[in-house]
Amino acid sequence: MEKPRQVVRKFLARPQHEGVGAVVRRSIGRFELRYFDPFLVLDEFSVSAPAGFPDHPHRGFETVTYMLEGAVTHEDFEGHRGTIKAGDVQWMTAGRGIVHSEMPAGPGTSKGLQLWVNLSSGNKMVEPGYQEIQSKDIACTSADGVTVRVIAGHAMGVRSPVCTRTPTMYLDFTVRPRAAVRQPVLPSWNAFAYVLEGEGVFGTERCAPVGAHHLLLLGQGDGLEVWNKSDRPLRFLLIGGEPIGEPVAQLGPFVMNTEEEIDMTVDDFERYANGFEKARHWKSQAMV
Ligand SMILES: Nc1ccc(F)c(C(=O)c2c[nH]c3ncc(Cl)cc23)c1F
Ligand SMILES: [Fe+3]
Repeated sequence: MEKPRQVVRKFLARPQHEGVGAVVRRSIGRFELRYFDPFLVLDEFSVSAPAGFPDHPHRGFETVTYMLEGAVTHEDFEGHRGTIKAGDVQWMTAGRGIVHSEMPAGPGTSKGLQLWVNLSSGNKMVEPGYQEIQSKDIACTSADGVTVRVIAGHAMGVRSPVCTRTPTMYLDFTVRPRAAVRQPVLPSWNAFAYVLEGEGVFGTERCAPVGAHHLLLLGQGDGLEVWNKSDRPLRFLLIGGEPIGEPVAQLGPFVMNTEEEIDMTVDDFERYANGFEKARHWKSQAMV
């Protein structure tokens, strides 16, 4: 690694209310970090029934739901329904329009992450679609005290089957005490780390350890070096993506390029048109 990326900004993601009675720790998407091209939102969520994310629309981007504990049942206005369990990933391309619900399944608290990945203008109105990978099928490998689960992209010789319209890497690392990670990241991509468990030293060994719920924006370079100098396991995400470089106009779960396109999207949603037709007579079972 010729030029390891260094941490340029650090954020502690604090709990806030979202959906109906749900709690999210929002790092990307908060006021101080509205957009980190191509990423719109990173929520670390925690939700227990009857709370959840009832019927709501999306247009113009993708949601990546990665479950850590418990499960979430999703259902959409096309009749697509399923349960995302611990370790599973749902990569949803909203494209021209999806209306769905995402509700906790079973007893106890469901925890996970939802990342919103923007789509380029040429992809914003594609047909909606899903890529759903069960935990047992997630590309995973271990070496020298480091285990990686490859949600998207490739690492340590294994590759994810997920097709990313916006080129993206999404890696879940677990690092044993005293072990270290050296992961290449394309120099032209934007990249960040998000700590889930334990404490890690990121970028250079001289840096102070960083704990859970922190997002670390990474500067320029060709990769990331991370050390676990503690006596507990470190678990963190390394996420990177090719910047889209287009204007962003956003109204909640509608993400387009201009305010006029947002106005047209609101009109389509209210008139059940141009991709929202099936929303006219649909309610999720959660809402029945
Ligand atoms: N208010 C509002 C508006 C628009 C949304 F899309 C949502 C929403 O569905 C979520 C936002 N964070 C999330 N983390 C995890 C899951 Cl499973 C869902 C969400 C929402 F809550
Ligand atoms: Fe949603």
